[in-house]
Amino acid sequence: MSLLEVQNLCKSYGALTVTDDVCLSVEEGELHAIIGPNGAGKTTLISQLSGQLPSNSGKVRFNGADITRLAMPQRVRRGLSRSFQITSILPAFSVLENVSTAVQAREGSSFRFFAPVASETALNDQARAALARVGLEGRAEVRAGSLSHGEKRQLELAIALATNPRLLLLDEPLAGTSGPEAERLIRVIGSLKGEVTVLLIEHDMDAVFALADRISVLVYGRLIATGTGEAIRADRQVRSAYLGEDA
Ligand SMILES: Nc1ncnc2c1ncn2[C@@H]1O[C@H](COP(=O)(O)OP(=O)(O)OP(=O)(O)O)[C@@H](O)[C@H]1O
Repeated sequence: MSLLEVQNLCKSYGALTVTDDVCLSVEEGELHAIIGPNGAGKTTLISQLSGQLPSNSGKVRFNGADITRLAMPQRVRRGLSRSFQITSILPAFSVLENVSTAVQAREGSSFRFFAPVASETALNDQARAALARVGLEGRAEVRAGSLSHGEKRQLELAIALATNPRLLLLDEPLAGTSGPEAERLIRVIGSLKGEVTVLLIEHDMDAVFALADRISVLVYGRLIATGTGEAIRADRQVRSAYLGEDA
């Protein structure tokens, strides 16, 4: 049984079909990347899987259960988390507070105003462990707004990891980074392999081919191929539809 099974998933906006009968499986422990040209529907698909966007039809099964109709918080509680974009970081709060607040909110206890000290400590420990996981432990007390762009991307990852996901959905985690910042993020994502199952959308092809166990190619909302990096590079349909080469 695959950890995630997507069956005939569809999403359209009026006459525009953005997710077109997508079938996809993600195995436990793998790092599976989805690539495709701009506007192919990658972000839409991830939003459908995270529960942010309802699907028109099709099924999503996670760990054997049908989660198609579950809202995002319920999916997070089952271990399916999406990393959140920089815009969701609270700049005036410390890096640690950003992680602990997110954990508290997503675990559904944000209204527990009088939390006992012990649970507060547990929360902070969980947050610190996530920060250490992405190499931000030394920045825990710093205001999130003063982090560099690359560090903010590390913080997004820490926030997602702090909920102990079994499957992590990453939407362009390298966006806006380059050089050493990008390399650090690639190392962090690579270090998750085997520990957390990852479904990754990324435009940086070097990163995708270096990190992914399998790659799926989405073009105009349709999955045209799934395979190892080697198989995808050699696929004639992929080369002509996506890489713009003559088949
Ligand atoms: N709310 C919406 N209403 C109408 N059309 C939308 C909506 N959201 C997305 N689309 C359209 O759906 C298509 C897929 O968009 P999506 O952002 O999922 O693609 P993408 O592959 O993630 O693109 P990129 O690589 O540029 O981020 C695009 O044509 C986009 O214009």
